[in-house]
Amino acid sequence: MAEQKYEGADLSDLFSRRGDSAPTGQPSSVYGEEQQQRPAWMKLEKNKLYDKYGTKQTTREDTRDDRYSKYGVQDNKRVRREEEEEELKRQKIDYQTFQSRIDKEKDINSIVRSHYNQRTYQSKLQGSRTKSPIYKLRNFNNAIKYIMLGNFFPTKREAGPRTVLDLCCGKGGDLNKCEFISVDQYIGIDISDASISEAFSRYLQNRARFIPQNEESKKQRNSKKYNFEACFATGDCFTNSIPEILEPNFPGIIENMFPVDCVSIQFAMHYAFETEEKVKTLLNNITKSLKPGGTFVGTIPSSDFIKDKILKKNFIDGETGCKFGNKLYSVTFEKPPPADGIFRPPFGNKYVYYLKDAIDAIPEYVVPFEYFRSLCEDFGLVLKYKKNFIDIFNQEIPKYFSKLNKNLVEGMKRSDGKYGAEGDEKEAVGFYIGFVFEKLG
Ligand SMILES: C[S@@+](CC[C@H](N)C(=O)[O-])C[C@H]1O[C@@H](n2cnc3c(N)ncnc32)[C@H](O)[C@@H]1O
Repeated sequence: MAEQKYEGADLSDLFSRRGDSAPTGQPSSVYGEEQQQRPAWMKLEKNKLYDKYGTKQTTREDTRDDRYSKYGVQDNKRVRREEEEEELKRQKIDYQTFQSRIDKEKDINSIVRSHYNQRTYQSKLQGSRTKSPIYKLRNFNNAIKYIMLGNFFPTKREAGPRTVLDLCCGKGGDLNKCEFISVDQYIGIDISDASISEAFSRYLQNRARFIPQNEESKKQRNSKKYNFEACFATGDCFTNSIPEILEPNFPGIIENMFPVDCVSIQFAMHYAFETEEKVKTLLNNITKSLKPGGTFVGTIPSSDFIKDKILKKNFIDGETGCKFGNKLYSVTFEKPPPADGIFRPPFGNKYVYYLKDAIDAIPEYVVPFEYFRSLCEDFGLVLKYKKNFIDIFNQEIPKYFSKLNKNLVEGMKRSDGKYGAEGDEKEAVGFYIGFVFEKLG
């Protein structure tokens, strides 16, 4: 297919296997972008790569073979042996708090990759997770992700498998959640190769022996096992297109498994806000991967929370006014943030985030939510839901109490016997919001 052929043409049909119409709304950026005749994602050069996106309706039968579950299969025995050795080491120690050693002079990708690689190795040697100083906070955050995916994984509207694309999936911490919402197929991508390898071995250890073949047997899913197919790939989803990341390892995957029902990106999108190009590449990946009506579900630090801290001058470094937080977490700007709490331009507003025993002073970038929302509209994604973690928990937990794992619920018990976050933990989780966008179509 000659690329020049489509210059100046209406590209909307080429990019969509269902002929979904392009979003028509004008950009509503608070930063006053120029008027655009076409949605932003159609203007990106990289779109040409998406010509590969399939035109065939995927059916469950199409994807029955196991070729997408192959990542690292050869290494499986070695992974097991390493895990046995690590389990032995783990039994010998009580609990070691995580601290990474990284060269902070490197670019953000190298810092992030190196941090999460080290985190993956060290977490295996840390001892029982219940002894972590952020054990309750982790449970709280996991509960929020169960709620978000539980509420916003689209209900089944057509025959065929239901698929989640988990961008920046880390060590596969959301595999259980995908079983909880009964997905049929899962694709995980992360820039950290150690995390991807860990996610894959976690999947293999818990995979149901016989993955259900039809609707009838799917009703008998074994909830303690993963009854879905999964594949994992290492890649930078803020720089490369999804086909570029997946096709080399899984030829034909784009045609067979895409578009997907849900794209999930948890606790990671703030790394993309280093540059406009990264965010646009990410949004292009998301919108091109989703079915019309599909959902984009994520969790990020709240720009409203940051603004509130700035306006109230709620800093912990006195006159300098660059740092807020408490004993569990902190946010440190390189220079004093804007006094009105509005970051201009909306990209590259760096701060260093610290979370005890988890994130060791890694650079992140402010995600000005209103700007992000208007950008999403340009990419055909409309906002359905946005709430602070504390509000999500308070409003949704009654519905989820009986559905969630007992250890998870017990791991959120407060000193007053109620459930949820308190004290420093409450402020640390209140730093985040959950959001959902729906792909127009
Ligand atoms: C805080 S962890 C979250 C992991 C997982 N989503 C979860 O909720 O448990 C952030 C993850 O983003 C990944 N990440 C950061 N930048 C990335 C990029 N450009 N492409 C893919 N993954 C990236 C990191 O390697 C890390 O695993």
